[in-house]
Amino acid sequence: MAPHRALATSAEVIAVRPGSPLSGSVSVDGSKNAALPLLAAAAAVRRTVQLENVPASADVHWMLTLIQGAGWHAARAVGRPDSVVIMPPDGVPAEPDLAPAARIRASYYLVPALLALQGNARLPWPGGCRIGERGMDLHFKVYEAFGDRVAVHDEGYAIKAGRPTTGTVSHTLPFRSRGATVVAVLRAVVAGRALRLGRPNLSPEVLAVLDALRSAGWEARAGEQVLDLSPAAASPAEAPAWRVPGDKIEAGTLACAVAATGGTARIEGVQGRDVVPLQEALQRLGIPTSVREDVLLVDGSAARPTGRPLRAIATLATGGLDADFEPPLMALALGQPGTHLFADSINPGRHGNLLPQLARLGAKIEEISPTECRLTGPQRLTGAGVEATDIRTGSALMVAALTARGITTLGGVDQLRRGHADLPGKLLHLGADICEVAP
Ligand SMILES: CC(=O)N[C@H]1[C@@H](OP(=O)(O)OP(=O)(O)OC[C@H]2O[C@@H](n3ccc(=O)[nH]c3=O)[C@H](O)[C@@H]2O)O[C@H](CO)[C@@H](O)[C@@H]1O
Ligand SMILES: C=C(OP(=O)(O)O)C(=O)O
Repeated sequence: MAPHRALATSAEVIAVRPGSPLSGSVSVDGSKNAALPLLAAAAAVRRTVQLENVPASADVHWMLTLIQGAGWHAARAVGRPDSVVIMPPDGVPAEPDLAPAARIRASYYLVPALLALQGNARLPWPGGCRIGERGMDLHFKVYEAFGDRVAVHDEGYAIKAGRPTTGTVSHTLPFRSRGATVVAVLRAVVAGRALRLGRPNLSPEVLAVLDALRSAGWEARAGEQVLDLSPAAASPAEAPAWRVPGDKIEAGTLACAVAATGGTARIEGVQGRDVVPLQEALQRLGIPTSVREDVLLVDGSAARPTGRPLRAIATLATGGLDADFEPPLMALALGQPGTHLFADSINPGRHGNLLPQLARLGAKIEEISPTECRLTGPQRLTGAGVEATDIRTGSALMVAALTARGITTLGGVDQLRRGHADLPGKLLHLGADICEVAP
């Protein structure tokens, strides 16, 4: 497949015009939200680990910068920018630079590796998308279950490792937090202890970490009620090599874009099981999709709008709709007959970011509450100036802009790049009319 054209990497504002239906083939990059915990897991296993399919998104860049600032060696292979090697530190760095932790939400994944390296972790509060209050209280309970001490202050938090001890750590999460599940697993890894975690998050991103740890000598059984992890009798001699799964959210966003334009495309590089909830939503709207091996086929040209209501409710439940699928689905649903309901109580500020921007394009969306809304389609959108204030607001606005009459200018493209190396370039490759707007 020909490489897709890229917009200038510095483009801050892009212009999008509606055009022909999107068509062709495109490959997704590795998932940012899977790469981040896998990089932290590589640091936690304290061996040289090779990771493939690592996306060149800004958040991944900051995670690598953080890992290096903390003392690990990280190198991208020459001529293979998606291949990264993480090597253990030579010793405890005299002055670790942990400031980049404030730039990304997922910096909290590095805490277990830091505890193993230096006995404590003092980090600024995590950053990431500004999509409402996002706590870490479940993480702190996990550390306490391991005997660690937790202190919080205005600027950040500090964890001090408890005395090393043995035996299984049993802990149950009050809800299925992905972040708390991963830190529980990595805390057990660095402690060399078995873990029995109740009510785990079993999203594909967590399962990717468990798969990776199995290849590094851990036994993991992930059940709906309990996740069991234990060190294997012997760990494999060869260096682990892990592959970041293809980005299900990038695939879902591209699928929504293709469907919104009535196009037909092959979206390659994503595991079919990871996009099932997205496929179910498209099917409900009457848009045919299918999965063959690692290819998602979307046939918007054969769509038979059903008029049935879509209920896109973000959930942490196993097999449910990942919150990050919801914004591009909302953009797609604006063009589909029926009255559709959307809810994201996991990221309570996301609708507050997205809805006003969609309104600038003329969308009429009824806010039922700060996290729930309803819209009736099809609606005719009109191009306007809009701003991406978080990653998925940016991608949803791109989908909406592809069907809006006239020109839409999208600012805040750096937000998009936090989660995707080049989403506009992929849409360009499928024939979208997108160009950079000179500053
Ligand atoms: C880097 C990354 O992978 N981010 C994803 C991760 O976010 P995030 O890391 O926020 O996901 P979690 O599943 O851990 O948290 C979900 C919700 O629970 C809250 N919570 C979590 C832990 C805690 O100790 N206390 C607490 O209140 C969070 O603030 C959030 O509102 O999952 C979200 C839901 O699928 C996605 O939208 C994000 O893209
Ligand atoms: C919310 C997201 O990321 P983060 O949790 O890193 O802010 C996202 O990927 O859309």
